[in-house]
Amino acid sequence: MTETAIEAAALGRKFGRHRKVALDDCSFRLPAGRVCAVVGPNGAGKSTLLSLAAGLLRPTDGTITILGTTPAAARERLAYVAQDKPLHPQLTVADTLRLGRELNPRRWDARVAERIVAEGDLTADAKIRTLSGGQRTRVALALALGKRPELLLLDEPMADLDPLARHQLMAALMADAAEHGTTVVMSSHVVAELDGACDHLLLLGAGRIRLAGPLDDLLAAHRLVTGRADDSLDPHTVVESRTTGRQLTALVRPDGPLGDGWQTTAPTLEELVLAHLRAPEAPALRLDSAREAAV
Ligand SMILES: Nc1ncnc2c1ncn2[C@@H]1O[C@H](COP(=O)(O)OP(=O)(O)OP(=O)(O)O)[C@@H](O)[C@H]1O
Repeated sequence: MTETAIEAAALGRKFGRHRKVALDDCSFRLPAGRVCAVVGPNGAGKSTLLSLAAGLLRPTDGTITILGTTPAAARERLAYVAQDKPLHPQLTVADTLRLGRELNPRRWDARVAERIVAEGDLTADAKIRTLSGGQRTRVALALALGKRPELLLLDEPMADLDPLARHQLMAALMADAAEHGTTVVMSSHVVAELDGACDHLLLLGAGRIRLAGPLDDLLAAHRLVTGRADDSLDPHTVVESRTTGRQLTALVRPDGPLGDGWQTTAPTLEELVLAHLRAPEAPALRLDSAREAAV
């Protein structure tokens, strides 16, 4: 198995006659076997990045290497579930899984595909067009996992699932990925559902990387601090700060010990992400290479 699942070097994608920039100068490395969350505001470039990784789009700048090769050459070894979950509406659930097996004769894992469908109480002879959005998601995930991919790319996979189905499918996905060492890259707006599931983070904003690296390292590089509004936070990097009366609360990247006047706690994933979303101008931080590198 390849050590690096995705390597992007100065990756960029522009669209249309006006060369609208969707992704710009993105460099990061995702080691194999990780579960990576891709987060960022609407239009940040998350779907564009996943489509480039899946080989459905070509870069207009830079390169993206998947499982040590090009996305096209890695196609058999990856599975991609797009935001709109395209499936054949006229096929039944059973036909859809049969097609999955025929298209992936060497790798198809019928057991996992059938289990995911069965857990959703879906009848095998139901036509795809009669299924709800959430039921279709389940079939799309069954198809993707049945392919037994080394890299699973999921674009907002849980968006139309009810909370119970979301919880159950997420657990099934994580258990399967852990059992097989699958690399999972999953975009989502629901940061709470990523907590505990992901061990790597990619935060995009306006087409650029804002945070990239192992989640524990990114969390450890930040502190939530509270103190007096007139105390200085120099020389630390302040990602975001808010003042209520005389009290200041801030997310900082400490540069050495914080002074005695500051109460500090470790941020949660949600606090880390929200602070960066509220402060789009905060400097980026990449901790995904051997050496720490600011981007
Ligand atoms: N086919 C396209 N043609 C033109 N512009 C596009 C195309 N696809 C994406 N874009 C633009 O690229 C930018 C990034 O879009 P993308 O869909 O990757 O964002 P996203 O982070 O997935 O957003 P969301 O959270 O809303 O799904 C947006 O400004 C979008 O308008």
